[in-house]
Amino acid sequence: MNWDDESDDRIVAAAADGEDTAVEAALRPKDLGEFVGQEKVRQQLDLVLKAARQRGATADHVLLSGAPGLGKTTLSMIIAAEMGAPIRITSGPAIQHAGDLAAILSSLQEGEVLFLDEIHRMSRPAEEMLYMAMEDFRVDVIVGKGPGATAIPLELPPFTLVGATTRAGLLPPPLRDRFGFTGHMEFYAPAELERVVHRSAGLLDVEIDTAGAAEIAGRSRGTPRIANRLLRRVRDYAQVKADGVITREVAATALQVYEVDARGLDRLDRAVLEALLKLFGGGPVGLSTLAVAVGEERETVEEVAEPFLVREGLLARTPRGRIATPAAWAHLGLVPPQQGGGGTSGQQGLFGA
Ligand SMILES: Nc1ncnc2c1ncn2[C@@H]1O[C@H](COP(=O)(O)OP(=O)(O)OP(=O)(O)O)[C@@H](O)[C@H]1O
Repeated sequence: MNWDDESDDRIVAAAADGEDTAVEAALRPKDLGEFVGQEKVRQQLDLVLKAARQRGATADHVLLSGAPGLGKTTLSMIIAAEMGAPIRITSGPAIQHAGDLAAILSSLQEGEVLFLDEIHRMSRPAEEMLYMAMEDFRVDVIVGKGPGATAIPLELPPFTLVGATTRAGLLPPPLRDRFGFTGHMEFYAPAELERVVHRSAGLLDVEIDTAGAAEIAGRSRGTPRIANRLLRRVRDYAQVKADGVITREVAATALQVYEVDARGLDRLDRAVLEALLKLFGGGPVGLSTLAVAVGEERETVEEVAEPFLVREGLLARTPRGRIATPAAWAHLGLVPPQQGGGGTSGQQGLFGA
């Protein structure tokens, strides 16, 4: 299986796949009240937007940073809705020339929200044009080439730029400084994801009990997009194999079918952990050796599997190589060699609690 494009294959991928895109529109919270969690960002944004509304002004530019699937697009739509403004959605990779950006900026209406996803992936010239547009609501359109080229200034209506990035650290400081408000989106707590699951189940018209929602939430890697995707797969299972109602047992059995374990690890994550524990006694082992052992590319192990394993405190990256933590041994039901001698005994169900 090719894991390189995360979104293609993994049920626990944080990036959107084709089916997500279609369903997500229906599941998006429409206002700040419906938006679950992210209390700090929500409160701060609420103030920014209320104040702008009271002044009858366009809201300040907003930068949202955080991992994929945490609700940056959703929040940008909510900002537009709260301001009663239309929204235009585009992304950094789609703006490769300054002219692309000039065309978008010059067609904005007054007060419009421009959502620029993956803003860190814009081209340099476009980025420089954006500086002036954000600060002075003006761009210089260059006409002609070489010594005869002239800059024609173009006034823009006031607008709100909402930039989204997974890598705030990659933004050049002049761009970062031009945002009036920066909100950092955190991974969601299980109780918050439970609320997301309940809300989505209601919208999808699926019956689910509290324990069923908790089971899905616990396997969703802190990410609402994954919670919604797992819910849809569990709904399929409940419909085909059970009476349509999602209970803890139905959710756990369904997700076992999809190889998502109690902590949200999938087959690749577990293969990496198992190799680290069973073949290398918990490490330290070099990344390349570990990748060969699981039959994957180095980059796949490093970029696709490891970030979540590190975040979960199951694996650590050290200068001497990768090492497993005591929690990794416990999660796979294995005994560390120093304590138990065998290292691979006592394996229990990987899908257990
Ligand atoms: N706080 C939330 N409450 C309820 N649902 C949410 C919340 N955040 C996100 N979702 C749901 O998760 C899905 C993904 O959210 P969204 O597209 O906004 O994420 P994103 O951060 O923009 O992802 P990407 O960076 O990949 O574009 C949507 O279906 C949305 O409804």
